[in-house]
Formats: sequence, C-alpha cells, structure tokens
Amino acid sequence: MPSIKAAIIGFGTVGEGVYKIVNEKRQQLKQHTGYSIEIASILVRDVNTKRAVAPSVLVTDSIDDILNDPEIDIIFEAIVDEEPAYTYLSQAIEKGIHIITANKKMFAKHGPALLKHAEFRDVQVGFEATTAGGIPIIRTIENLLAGDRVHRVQGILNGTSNFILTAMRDEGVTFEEALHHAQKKGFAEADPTDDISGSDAFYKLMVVSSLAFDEQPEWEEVSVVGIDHIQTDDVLEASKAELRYRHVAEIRIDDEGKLSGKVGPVLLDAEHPFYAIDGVDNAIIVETDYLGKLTLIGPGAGMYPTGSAMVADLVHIIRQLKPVPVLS
Ligand SMILES: NC(=O)C1=CN([C@@H]2O[C@H](COP(=O)(O)OP(=O)(O)OC[C@H]3O[C@@H](n4cnc5c(N)ncnc54)[C@H](OP(=O)(O)O)[C@@H]3O)[C@@H](O)[C@H]2O)C=CC1
Ligand SMILES: N[C@@H](CC=O)C(=O)O
Repeated sequence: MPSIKAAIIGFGTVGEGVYKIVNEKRQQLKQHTGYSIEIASILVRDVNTKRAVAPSVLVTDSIDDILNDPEIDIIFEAIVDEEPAYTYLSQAIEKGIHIITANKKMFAKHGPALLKHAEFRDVQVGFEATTAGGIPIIRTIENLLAGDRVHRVQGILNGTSNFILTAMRDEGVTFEEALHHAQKKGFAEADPTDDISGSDAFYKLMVVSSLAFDEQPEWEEVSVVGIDHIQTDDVLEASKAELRYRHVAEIRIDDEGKLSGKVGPVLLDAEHPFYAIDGVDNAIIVETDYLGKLTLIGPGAGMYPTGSAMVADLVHIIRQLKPVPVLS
C-alpha cells in the first residue's frame, strides 16, 4: 500500500489533536484514501518537554530536519503568529511539500501569496482549520462558488469570546474566571489578547473574504471591537431583557463590488439565529444569490474539532493526488 509521510509543526492543542486523530483513525484513513499515513516528525520549541508520541517519531526544534527530509509529503502547521510560520510554509512549498495550516493570523495576511506560490509549484494548501474550528466553512464556500455568488457572510467566529459570554450569563462568573476556564480547555490562544480584542475573529473574516470575494477590504477600514469591556453585570442585565451579547463578524459586498466588514459585540433577541449559539460553538450564515441563507453551527475551537478539520484537509489533498480516470 502506498504511504504518505507527514510532519506536524507545533504540538500544542491543535498539533496534538492532529497526531491523535491520525493515529486513532489509521485504519479508517487507509480505507478512505488508499494510503497509509505516518507522522514522521514534529517540530516544537522545547524538545525537553515530555510528549505523548511514539518513539519512532522525530521530535525536533530544527525546521531543517523536516524540510531536508525528502520523504515528507505533507506538513501540518499549528504554531502561532505570522513568523516563522510563513517562512516555513513558503520553504515547504518550494520543496514541493503540501501544506495544511490552522494559523489564521498568518494566513489572513499571507494566504493569498501562499496559494499563488502553491499553484505555481503544483502543491495543495489546506486551510479549513483557520476559520471556525471544526465547521467546514472553507469547503462549503468553495463548493458554493462553483455555481453561485456569495454576497454576505456573518458569523460568531471566536469560540473563546462566545464561551466567556455564555459562562458569564449561565454561571455568573467574572470575565477573568471565564477566560481562565477557556484557556484551560485549550480554546483561547496562549496569549488571549487576539481572542478578546476581536482580532482573532477579524483574521478569520479576512480569510473568508479572500475566499468568497477574492479580495480583502483595507484592514484599517474594518471596525474591530472585542468583548474585553463587557462585564458579568452587563450580560446579566441584557439577559433580564431577554437579550444576549454575541460577538459577530460580518463581511459583505455591495452591487458596485465594494467590500465592507465589521467585527464586534451585538445584542440579539431570540429571533436571531445566533441567539441560541452557546459555549465554544461558532455559527456562520452564508448568503448567496441562488441558495439564499445557509447556516452552519459547530465547535469553533479545541483539540479534536480543529484537528478533525486538518485531517479532513489531509483526506481532501490525498484525493486530489489520485489519478482521475479519463472518460472517452
Ligand atoms: N486552540 C484552538 O482551538 C485553535 C487554534 N488555532 C490555531 O492553531 C495554531 C496553534 O494553536 P494551539 O495549538 O492552540 O497553540 P499552543 O500554544 O497550544 O501550541 C503551540 C505549539 O507550537 C509550538 N511552537 C510555537 N512557536 C514555535 C516556533 N517558532 N517553532 C517551533 N514550534 C513552535 C509550541 O512548542 P512548545 O510546545 O515547545 O512550546 C507548541 O507546541 C495557532 O495558530 C492558533 O491560532 C486554530 C483553530 C483552533
Ligand atoms: N482561540 C480561537 C481558537 C480557534 O480558532 C477561538 O477561541 O476561536
């Protein structure tokens, strides 16, 4: 049976999720792809930390160990920040290695360049996990664009913010307590500033914008507000009035082709589809010319939902590698 050798860059919440799913679902992946998948190496910052990986897996702090291994076919990238992620992935593409990333901060800015580079080098790029955790929003929009036109996307795109707002309302905990809980569960980033300031949802919105509209608005023109000023009393007060705070990101294109976006907390009543979205769940409404409104709901962060989105990308990429029978 043919095999695929993969490396994981980053072994935190997401990288470990990918490793576990690939190992737990080894047989199923074989059956579905026709390939045996092996995680050959893992890149981390600190090689002395004890990791639950098989002894055959190389755990290294040198990207060269991965990029110079001619047998690596695919890299899963799950580190933080733009750099060195962008440089590592550019180098991987240059070497003909397929890439799968969860790093929205990097991909919002450098995704278009990586995709162009990958097309030129004839390699595949998976970025489902950059946006809305386990919800297959990227593949859904890609599929819709084949015969339709997207004109608006609205979503709860940050799991940590939704988790905090829900915990303040349901449990009466403070903002800080709720954030601490989200960090312990692996939903929040190691530095949660982007989560609570709205930047994380903004990066995801820009990934969606590039995909749905083939461009992004000027970043400075998008108003970005977080939930860091909202206190438990505000949430409870709203709840008494049968309203709920939701952190919503929105991008739309007008009839002249002008894009506009905004990110921030809003108060919604029970009529709104986002009213009932609680905890770490995300929800996205995609509006198109022919389909109308499509709403997707699911876990927006965490080890297994995000890992599953990356493994779905892996399966998709492997299927692209298979020769397609030519019909005469
Ligand atoms: N957590 C989630 O639910 C989601 C996260 N994401 C994105 O996925 C990425 C990873 O997130 P997450 O797993 O939560 O992050 P973590 O902070 O849990 O883990 C980060 C991992 O990356 C390694 N790392 C960081 N910088 C470097 C570097 N320069 N070189 C080598 N290794 C490095 C760390 O190594 P070490 O262990 O040695 O410190 C660690 O293993 C981020 O871009 C995040 O935005 C996307 C969707 C959901
Ligand atoms: N910190 C992010 C993780 C997923 O992208 C979030 O809370 O949504």
